[in-house]
Amino acid sequence: MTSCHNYESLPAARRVAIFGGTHGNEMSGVTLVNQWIKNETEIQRPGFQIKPFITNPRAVEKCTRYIDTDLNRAFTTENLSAEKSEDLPYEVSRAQEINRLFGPKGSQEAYDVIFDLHNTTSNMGGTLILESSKDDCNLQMVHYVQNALIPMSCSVLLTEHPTLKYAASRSVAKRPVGVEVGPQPHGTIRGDVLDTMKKIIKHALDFIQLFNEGKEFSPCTVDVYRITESVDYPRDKDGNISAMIHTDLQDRDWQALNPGDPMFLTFDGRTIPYEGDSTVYPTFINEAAYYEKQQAFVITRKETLTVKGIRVSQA
Ligand SMILES: CC(=O)N[C@@H](CC(=O)O)C(=O)O
Ligand SMILES: [Zn+2]
Repeated sequence: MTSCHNYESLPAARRVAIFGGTHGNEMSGVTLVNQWIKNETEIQRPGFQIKPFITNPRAVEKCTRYIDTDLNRAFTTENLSAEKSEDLPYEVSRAQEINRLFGPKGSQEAYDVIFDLHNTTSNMGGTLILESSKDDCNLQMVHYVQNALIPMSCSVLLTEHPTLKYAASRSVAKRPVGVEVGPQPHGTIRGDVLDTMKKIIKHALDFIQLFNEGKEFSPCTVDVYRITESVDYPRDKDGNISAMIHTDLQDRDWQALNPGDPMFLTFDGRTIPYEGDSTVYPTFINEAAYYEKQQAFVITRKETLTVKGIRVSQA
């Protein structure tokens, strides 16, 4: 990897995977990946390999998020190095298998890029989830995809955070990319949501192809929403939820929440306002799968990242 001014030369992406069914009830991703497994022509591109793959087939079969434990939290060093045994949770042994096929995580042999397709019940629209603010190649890709999708918008959620980052399935790749599209109730398919997901993948693959073929991408900036906090529902003394998302906040993913704005409405009719000291941007508002994670929404802050120009290294 060489740097010259504000350009970087990076190796071509030769192995790319598209994961679906990391959560077995998120049906747009499951449906698209199953289609692409049957007929790869739509996702084929010259010069590199693209592998569509169902990551949690048992959960897909049951149309449930997971069997024993959340696969998208299972790719920890501890799990990946756990001794094989009958007693391992299904998703832990599956994570080991996925790590063998597409990793090993953190190694030179790992896949270059993994797209992991997810759906959310939240009104997030098309969203790309990145783990690193330093990955110029992923950020250039995001920039390209955002432009290609205009007039549709596509937000970038940055999960780079000391405690809130999680060990996702896609993290076995050198460049992990989460694709999150909503609103779609789990266990259902919405045509508009599936279509947005398909467009994001098409443009992202176009980007990789152009990059591999030598197109230069000039320095740019990308607006991202960085996760800073996870907010739980208000609870009573027994630990039960005692309020719901306020109707003024419901469906307002990515919109400014200011100090004093309504946040929750208790079941006895009291409004609980946001009491932070600055404007924040909530997302994953009222995501169904997050009730068990004690998360009503996540708080993000808007940042503008400067991104270096990139070109493929000729080596
Ligand atoms: C609703 C949902 O499953 N969201 C994903 C987000 C991600 O892939 O980073 C998750 O919690 O794993
Ligand atoms: Zn998911």
